This record gives sequence, C-alpha cells and structure tokens, in this order.
Amino acid sequence: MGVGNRAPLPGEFALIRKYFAPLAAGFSGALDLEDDACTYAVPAGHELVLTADALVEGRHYLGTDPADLIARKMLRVNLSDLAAKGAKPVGYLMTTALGPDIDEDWIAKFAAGLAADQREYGLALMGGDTVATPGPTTLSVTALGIVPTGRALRRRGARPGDRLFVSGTIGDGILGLKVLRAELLELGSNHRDALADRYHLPQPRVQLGAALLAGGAVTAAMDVSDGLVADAGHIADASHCGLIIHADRVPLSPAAQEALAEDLDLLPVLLSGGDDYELLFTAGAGFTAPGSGTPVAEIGAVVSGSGVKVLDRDGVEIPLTVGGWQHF
Ligand SMILES: Nc1ncnc2c1ncn2[C@@H]1O[C@H](COP(=O)(O)OP(=O)(O)O)[C@@H](O)[C@H]1O
Ligand SMILES: Cc1ncc(C[n+]2csc(CCOP(=O)(O)OP(=O)(O)O)c2C)c(N)n1
Ligand SMILES: [Mg+2]
Ligand SMILES: [Mg+2]
Ligand SMILES: [Mg+2]
Repeated sequence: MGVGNRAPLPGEFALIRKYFAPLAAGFSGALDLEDDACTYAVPAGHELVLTADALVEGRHYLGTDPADLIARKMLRVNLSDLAAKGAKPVGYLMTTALGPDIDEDWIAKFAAGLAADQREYGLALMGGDTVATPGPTTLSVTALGIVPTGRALRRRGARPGDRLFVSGTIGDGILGLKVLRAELLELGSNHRDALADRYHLPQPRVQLGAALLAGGAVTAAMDVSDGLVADAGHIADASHCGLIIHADRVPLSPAAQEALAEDLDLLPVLLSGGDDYELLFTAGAGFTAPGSGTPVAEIGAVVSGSGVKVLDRDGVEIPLTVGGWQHF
C-alpha cells in the first residue's frame, strides 16, 4: 500500500486502527475490528435485511468530490435500499479498494464523513476489508437492517387500481452532476449549488420507508437509483402489471423547475437520469401519506398489462428512448 504520487498511507493495520476501529467502537459485535468477522444477534421477532452497493470513482462519483461526501454518499445509497424495504438500519460492512492517489488526509475526511452519517442514521461500522488497487478507487458497502419478520416491503404486489407515489423530488441528482460538469451555466448559483448538493448527498428516505411498512397499505415499493421510468419498470415487471406516470405530476425542486423552464429538452433527463434515491411505491385506495416529514406525491396509477407509459398533461404518451442508467 501507499506506493502512489503522494505521501504514503500508514500501513494497512495502522489505518484500520486509527480511522476505522473508532467507527466500530459503539457496536459490540464488531469486536473492535480485532477478529476475523463480526457477530450480530437479530432481535426476537425480526429478520435481517441485507443490501450491497459499490461506488466507483469516475462512474458513481467524481475524483474531485470531497472525501467526506463520497463516504456519506456511499452509506446513503445503501441506506436508500434499506428504506425501500422499510428496514431500520443497524450497521454496515465496508470494503475500500484505494487507488494510488489516496492519501491520509483523504482517509481522515472519509472517516469523518462516515462518523457524521453513522450519527445521523444510527448505525455502526461492523467490519470490512482494506485493499489497494492500481485502478480507480472502488468502495463497497453491505448494509444491514431489520424488519419485523415477514413484513419487508417488496417490489411485487402492485395491483391494477392502486395509485403510484414518489417521495421528495426527482431529477436533482442528475442535474447536479451536470452542474459539476460545468453544464447548466445559465442557472442561478443558488440553484446550481442546491443541485450539486443533491448529487453529492442523497437523502435516503429511511423514516418514510419505516412508516410505509408500519402503515400496511403499501403494495409495492423500491428506491429510485437508475431513473424514475426504468425503476418504475422494475415494479411493473415484478408485479406483472402496467404503470402510468403523469409527467406533470412528478415533483420537481425549484432548481429543476427553473432548469426545465429554460430547456424543455431536459424532461427526459429528469425522468430517467437517476441518482434520485427517492422511494417509489404503490398503494391501495385507503392509503394516506404520512403527514409529517418527507413529502409524497401521487404521480400515476397501476393498470393491467405491462410496462411503463409516461403521459403529458393532455394524456398523450411521451416517447422515451432510455428509461434509466444501465452499467452495460
Ligand atoms: N453481483 C450480484 N450478485 C448477487 N446479486 C446481485 C448482484 N448484482 C445485483 N444483484 C441483485 O440483483 C437485484 C437488482 O440489483 P440492483 O439493480 O443493483 O438493485 P438496486 O438498484 O436496488 O441496488 C438486487 O436484488 C441485487 O441484490
Ligand atoms: C461521475 C458520475 N457519472 C455518472 C453518474 C450517473 N450514474 C452512475 S451509476 C447510476 C445509477 C445508480 O448506480 P448503480 O450502481 O446502478 O446503483 P444501484 O442502482 O444498484 O443502487 C447513475 C445515475 C454518476 N452518479 N456519477
Ligand atoms: Mg444495487
Ligand atoms: Mg434499490
Ligand atoms: Mg442500478
């Protein structure tokens, strides 16, 4: 390790002791990161929810992004998958494959970002692996959460007649990436900052997910990572039904509204760009959105058939060539 362009990192084990062990201190099963593996006793009446997502420099984040924000995004994209199941976060395993340009200052900031979000979301580091790579830095988290046994929200279960909802706002993450790539220069700097912030720091809807599970009226749920339309397609496929999305009902932030007002061609980008980390879900007639916290918008309906149709305000289908991000 540490053979790079900058000051070498402390040795592998010194790095784990100094920066990662403190993040595991509050979690007894992490065994102070001294052992070969960690343990966790699942509370009675609950089952584990496990999810893994990787982040690759240049693919999921920019090499110039601040290390604390990269760390927080890494945790938050995984927390978003826990939210999609209605799970309460418990802890996470983390694998860091560090590229040659990573120095100790970067690690210190990265660990500080993790500490901040561990406090914010109530979870702890449980273990992981630290390796070097000649390629781009690659980070992976496996997050653990719990749900009452048998109650995890599913992508299957939507029924014709259900309504379709999404949390928060859609399209900010991908517009934020455009801002960081010095596009959208015509937008005011406050809007540009707000969008960049949404790209750097997703807001996983953990409390909303738990409330949706507790409420009992949600028939299918997932989080939006690849793009609203593509991800809606996953609910449609899993549930063996069709989905209608009314484009004009999709909630947009003030910054995204302003960007769209200046360039109508951005609509497909908003609907399919991804990096949203909002919850998309269906519910029967009796559903009412939890009153406080994250806003929820009704954007469409479940119909018989298959696939996703996006309609404009006149009910005319908007053709979309790409519904969302795919790695290959
Ligand atoms: N390499 C893999 N090995 C096992 N399961 C995988 C792998 N890649 C993806 N999956 C599974 O495929 C499903 C879809 O993955 P993905 O689209 O990444 O979900 P999400 O967008 O919620 O992260 C998930 O259940 C995920 O666990
Ligand atoms: C530098 C950079 N380029 C492009 C993107 C856009 N992008 C990359 S991956 C992705 C989809 C989500 O990532 P994925 O690995 O598919 O996560 P998952 O769906 O498994 O949660 C998006 C929108 C980005 N976030 N950063
Ligand atoms: Mg994934
Ligand atoms: Mg997901
Ligand atoms: Mg994906």
